[in-house]
Parts: sequence; structure tokens; C-alpha cells
Amino acid sequence: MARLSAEESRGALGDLPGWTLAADGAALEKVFQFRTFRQAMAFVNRVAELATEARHHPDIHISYNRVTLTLTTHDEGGLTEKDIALARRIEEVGEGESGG
Ligand SMILES: C[C@H](O)[C@H](O)[C@H]1CNC2=NC(N)=NC(=O)C2=N1
Repeated sequence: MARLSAEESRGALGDLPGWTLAADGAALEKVFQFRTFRQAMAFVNRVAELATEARHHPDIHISYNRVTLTLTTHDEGGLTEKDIALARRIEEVGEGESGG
């Protein structure tokens, strides 16, 4: 799967609220904040299910009630449609829970 151009990457952010491009343009990132650690972990487990279905796996950083997801296609060394598709699926399950 081909890497996205810088223009394609920026375009994809249009319908992904809260997601930003990493400084080098090679990853998508978003911080999700929850009221409790337990809620953060429940979200991480839903993301894990989506990642398993997609066979595409985010980098996940958990700090108490904040979950930072970083999406990149390691095999390609940058962003591909797989990252965009997974971010869209995550938005569906994370709705109403982001905010940091
Ligand atoms: C064979 C298998 O599909 C690949 O190793 C997949 C698995 N999950 C992956 N996840 C991510 N984020 N990047 C990859 O390049 C990747 N490769």
C-alpha cells in the first residue's frame, strides 16, 4: 500500500476532529481524555478490537486517564489509507469521550 502524499494526509484530517499530523508528517496522533483510568482502559480495549479486525495496530500511550494514539504504517515508513481508515473507526467508538 502506497504512502499518502503530504497533501493527501492534510486532506484526510478534514473529517478527523482532534487528529493532528506528527511534525515529520509520518503519523497521525490524537489524545483522548477520560474521567477515570478505568474508562481509558475500556477505550483502549475497544481500540484493540478494531486494530485486530483491521490487522493494523496503533502505538498506544496510556497516562492515567489520557490515551495517546499514534497511527503510522510501519511497513511503509509513513501514513497510508490503513491509518486513515483505522482513525475513522476509532472516531466511531471514541465519540463523546475525547477532549484533551
Ligand atoms: C503482516 C502484517 O499485516 C503486518 O506486519 C502489519 C501488522 N500491523 C501493522 N500495524 C501498523 N501500524 N503498521 C504496520 O506496518 C503493520 N503491519
